[in-house]
Amino acid sequence: MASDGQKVVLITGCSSGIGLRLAVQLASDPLKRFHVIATMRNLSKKGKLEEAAGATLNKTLHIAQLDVCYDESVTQCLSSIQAGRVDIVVNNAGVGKIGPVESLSIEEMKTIFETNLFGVVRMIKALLPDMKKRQSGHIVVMSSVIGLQGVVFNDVYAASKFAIEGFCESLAVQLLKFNIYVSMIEPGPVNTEFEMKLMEEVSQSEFPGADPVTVQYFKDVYLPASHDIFMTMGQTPDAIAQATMKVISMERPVFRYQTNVLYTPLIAMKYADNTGNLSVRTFYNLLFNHGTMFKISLTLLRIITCNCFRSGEISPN
Ligand SMILES: NC(=O)C1=CN([C@@H]2O[C@H](COP(=O)(O)OP(=O)(O)OC[C@H]3O[C@@H](n4cnc5c(N)ncnc54)[C@H](OP(=O)(O)O)[C@@H]3O)[C@@H](O)[C@H]2O)C=CC1
Ligand SMILES: CC1=C(/C=C/C(C)=C/C=C/C(C)=C/C=O)C(C)(C)CCC1
Repeated sequence: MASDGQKVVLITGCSSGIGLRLAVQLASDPLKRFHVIATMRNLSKKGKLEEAAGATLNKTLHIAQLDVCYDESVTQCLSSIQAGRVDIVVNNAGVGKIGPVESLSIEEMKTIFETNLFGVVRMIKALLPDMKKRQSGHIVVMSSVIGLQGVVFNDVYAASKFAIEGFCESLAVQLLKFNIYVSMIEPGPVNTEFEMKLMEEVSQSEFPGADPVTVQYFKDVYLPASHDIFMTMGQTPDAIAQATMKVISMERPVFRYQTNVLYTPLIAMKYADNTGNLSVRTFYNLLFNHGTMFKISLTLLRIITCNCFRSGEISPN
């Protein structure tokens, strides 16, 4: 039960990664500002969170089951919350997908949207009536830089994050009238199980339907370059949790927040040249002329975009 003055925070996808770290960070707040409901779809995975929660477990951190793909799971979870009051929801649950589009079925693509778009929409629809009644609330979405700028071989994942960005960009306007804030957290690469799950998936695939040249670009060009990006630019899940906590604590929370300043130039290009050619050709060169050029061109990019797009992001890591 939340003690008075405490904010009730419901987070989805807390069995690992960013969700787990955010739940622990909020529950460990020295000012005890938050009553955290850390949810996950498979309670048999709660061990890692229980361990990380330490003394906050069943004090300021409570674990509950919630699968964002099922209405009854959402209803069940919310009905167990006192007066159904959630002050802040962090829609963190999400799944990735990489690979040649020719070898991905429409069904597979729909499952990505089911979690990354409709899972978030389901949570918002369930919580909005009460937030509007109370004229107060904060809807946080763990989006991604890939929700702002596509990345080669991340086609469907990008589409699902673009979708939730468009949904929230539209919704935010009317919600302001009800004193409800919407915030899109947009990390670049983060070192969690996310990348490992993607690698495991593609290691078992023969890429049916994709031509050998495309498969070669994916396996021999993209995968090594992507791993390099995770290694050189990847942030820790704690850094993302810290950035999210910063946004949650704002008097007037921002609508967008990129967590990794190193990634800013890659997004800024889209606004620096509205034909889109700068973005496409730069990514093309970074990918296919990978290697020494890569590091130089990232530095050059920051100069080209003259940091004029930078707002106060925190430093990487
Ligand atoms: N890692 C990265 O590079 C980046 C990640 N993101 C986003 O951050 C969020 C968290 O990802 P991250 O922590 O990195 O990766 P993880 O794979 O570690 O965490 C994803 C979490 O989402 C949960 N989840 C998946 N589907 C559902 C569902 N239907 N209902 C409830 N929970 C579900 C997973 O649960 P389970 O254990 O049961 O699978 C897991 O707890 C995602 O939205 C991702 O898109 C954004 C930018 C970068
Ligand atoms: C920047 C960059 C690349 C990869 C970017 C990646 C892999 C970003 C991953 C972001 C994630 C994982 C977001 C999750 O939501 C390439 C194409 C290798 C080369 C061109 C420059």
